[in-house]
Amino acid sequence: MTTSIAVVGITGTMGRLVEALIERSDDLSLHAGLRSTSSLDEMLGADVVIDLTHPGASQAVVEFAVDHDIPLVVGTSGWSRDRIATIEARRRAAESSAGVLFIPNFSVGSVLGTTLSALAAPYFDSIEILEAHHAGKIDSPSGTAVRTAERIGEARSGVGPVAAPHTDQRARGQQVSGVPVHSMRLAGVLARQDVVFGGTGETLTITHSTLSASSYESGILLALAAARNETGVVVGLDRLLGLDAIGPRGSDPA
Ligand SMILES: NC(=O)C1=CN([C@@H]2O[C@H](COP(=O)(O)OP(=O)(O)OC[C@H]3O[C@@H](n4cnc5c(N)ncnc54)[C@H](OP(=O)(O)O)[C@@H]3O)[C@@H](O)[C@H]2O)C=CC1
Ligand SMILES: O=C(O)C1=N[C@H](C(=O)O)C[C@H](O)C1
Repeated sequence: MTTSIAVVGITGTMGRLVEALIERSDDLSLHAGLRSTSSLDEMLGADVVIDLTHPGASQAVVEFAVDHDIPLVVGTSGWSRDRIATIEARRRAAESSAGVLFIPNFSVGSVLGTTLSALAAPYFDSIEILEAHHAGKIDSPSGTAVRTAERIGEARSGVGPVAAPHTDQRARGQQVSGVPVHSMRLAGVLARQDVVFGGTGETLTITHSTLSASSYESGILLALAAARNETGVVVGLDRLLGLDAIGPRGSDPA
């Protein structure tokens, strides 16, 4: 028996990628493909919903799936820890037990970069994130940068905040969990993140580059397979890969 998937955002770059993955899979089938003009009711009856829309549209999609107890994978960016906490509260109020998987980045290399950054974070007081994405990306900072900064902030809970001088100046970036994040939107780029650690007489840089959207495929398949078996809110592909056991980790809202 196949797992039927409702793809919300099916006309988008990521939605088309998921549709092609479903077509190639013997284990998955397409329940419905939703776009901006679709009724959210089209999600009803799906085994799993995957949301790949826009930060402004994702809230309604997530709330609908939670309220109807449908397992959900959220790939849309813009879901900070605080926003996810509101969904966890809603899920509890609705007594929904379905899995709600927030996956800021489906790429294994990216999530390893974030995990390694959390591992390094307690050892360097100076930390800044530079992220670059294609010029069509409408939100900044990226969801990946927000997640990385949050993991760094958690990892430093025992050693104190990042030392970031002159953050009142706009050119010093946006503060996320005390980490300055600098966003570039450039033609020719897909996605890239550099996490730069400054120490005594040395720097360490953890760089991840997305060269093709195919890097998301294995993570998407893993998340779709896991969604039916998980209960409640899960944040990050690292949890599904077992990487959360590595290094310091704070508490997610679940
Ligand atoms: N987690 C990850 O690894 C990755 C996440 N992303 C994120 O995924 C999201 C989608 O990216 P991308 O595919 O490039 O975006 P696109 O702009 O290409 O596609 C957006 C899609 O969302 C649909 N949409 C917009 N509003 C609504 C709505 N209210 N209800 C239903 N559907 C809606 C659009 O439909 P329509 O055609 O009708 O406008 C379109 O299908 C972004 O937030 C991006 O940051 C991207 C890459 C990797
Ligand atoms: O919009 C994108 O392209 C991407 N968005 C996600 C993000 O905001 O981190 C994931 C990836 O970086 C690509």
